[in-house]
Amino acid sequence: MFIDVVPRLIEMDKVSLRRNSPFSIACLPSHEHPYPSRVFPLAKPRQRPRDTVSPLAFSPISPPSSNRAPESEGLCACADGAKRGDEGRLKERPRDIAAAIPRSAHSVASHGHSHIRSTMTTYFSYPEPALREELRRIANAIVAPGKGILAADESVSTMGKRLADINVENTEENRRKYRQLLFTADKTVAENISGVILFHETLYQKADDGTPLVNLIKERGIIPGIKVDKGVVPLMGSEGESTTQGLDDLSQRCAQYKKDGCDFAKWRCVLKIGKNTPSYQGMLENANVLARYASICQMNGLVPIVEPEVLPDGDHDLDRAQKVTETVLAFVYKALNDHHVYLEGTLLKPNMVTAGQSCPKKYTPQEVAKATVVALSRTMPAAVPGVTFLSGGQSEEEASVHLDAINKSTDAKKPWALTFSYGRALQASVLRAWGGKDENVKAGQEQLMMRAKANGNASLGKYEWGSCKGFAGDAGLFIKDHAY
Ligand SMILES: O=P(O)(O)OC[C@H]1O[C@](O)(COP(=O)(O)O)[C@@H](O)[C@@H]1O
Repeated sequence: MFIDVVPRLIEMDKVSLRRNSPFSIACLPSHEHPYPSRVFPLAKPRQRPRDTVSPLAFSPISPPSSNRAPESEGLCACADGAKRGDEGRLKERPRDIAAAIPRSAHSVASHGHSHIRSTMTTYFSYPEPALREELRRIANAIVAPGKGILAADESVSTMGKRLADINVENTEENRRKYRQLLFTADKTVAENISGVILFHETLYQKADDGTPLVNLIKERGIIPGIKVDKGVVPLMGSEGESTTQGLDDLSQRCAQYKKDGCDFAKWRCVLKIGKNTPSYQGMLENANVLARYASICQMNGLVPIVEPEVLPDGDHDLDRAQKVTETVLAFVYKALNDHHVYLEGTLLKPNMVTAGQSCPKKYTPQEVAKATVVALSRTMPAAVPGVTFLSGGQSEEEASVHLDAINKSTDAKKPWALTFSYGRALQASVLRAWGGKDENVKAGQEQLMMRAKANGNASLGKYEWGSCKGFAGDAGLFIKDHAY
């Protein structure tokens, strides 16, 4: 019924649609219908340049009290002269609604929240209690104190780059041997590693003795997860921006992965900081695809790790990195809400807020920590159990020190666990110590154990900086334009 009303309302009262009018119509994309889906009064009228519109500019006045929108809660307008009891009449007579919309900010303030009230117009529900409980349990187990994730989900081409660095050929057998090294490390590795993200190929590989690699992970009490995105593709009309593909058969793949032992999934989106980026198109599209992915995972019993990575390429300073991260996360949480994603059964895998790689100004770990926790506190709901940071080209030591500083920071409220989901910053020394040689497997595993311990301590704010000296030393692991 509401959907019918809005187009007529638009025709009748175009004036009220201006962004600086007391009421704005948030044109949020919907697969179901082509019309704006909600009307939100703005708290105060404000002027916003078109290209900087943020989802936070639209403030719903009151959330639905239950997870069903009762019939009577379509669009109700109580304006000067109209009372709440007139809702039914107004719903049937859209012209009255247009007439009832106050034009001045003054009348918005004087009537508080009862003027125009809009709620979701469609039925929605969260997963059943048993599924919710399962998702919540998995997510919390992954971010248990002192633990984090080993991101061993490098795609074939990314793994090729890692192996090339140590002069090892990128064959299926070499990839299998390397992953076998990781998953046969001493069982005490589970004191600091709660989950491992796998690439599809690895999930179905076996160790030398025929044991599926995924069983080695489970035997250690570690939770297997799986990368489910299928890589990035360009966005037409953008300045080199991308979205991530893989939604088409995602539900079937998730169902199969769950049967085959995985309890969580990961999907990475990539955003770039440039003069005109990330754009509205880039942020909206990537947030939406992450939300679709997350809802499909939850339907199939997998905890979605939501990864909107803001790349470190560029010469931007820390302030700009912080603002961009905040805006990107605001889009992401808006989209997750729109898709009814059960936040308690999700994890976020963001970038830490660092200045661009070529920024001339250097920042202390405390400054990086402050920018990161403030950005998160402004955008990330407390319902999310934890943050599992990506390392994003930081050296192993930098990634540990920054995580430690983040956990020590008192610059903002931190109601979530803050831990690691590192690829390069957990494996650089392992790869170098191994060098593709069977006789070095133990040396590689020792490097993994050391770095996992360092990061486990950092996730508790107890890492002694400089105390973990790995094979890779302090070498930066930055890869320009690390899309795929
Ligand atoms: O390009 P790929 O192969 O998908 O890998 C991207 C990598 O980025 C990550 O999301 C984060 O990795 P880093 O910690 O190295 O930045 C990993 O999980 C993943 O292996």
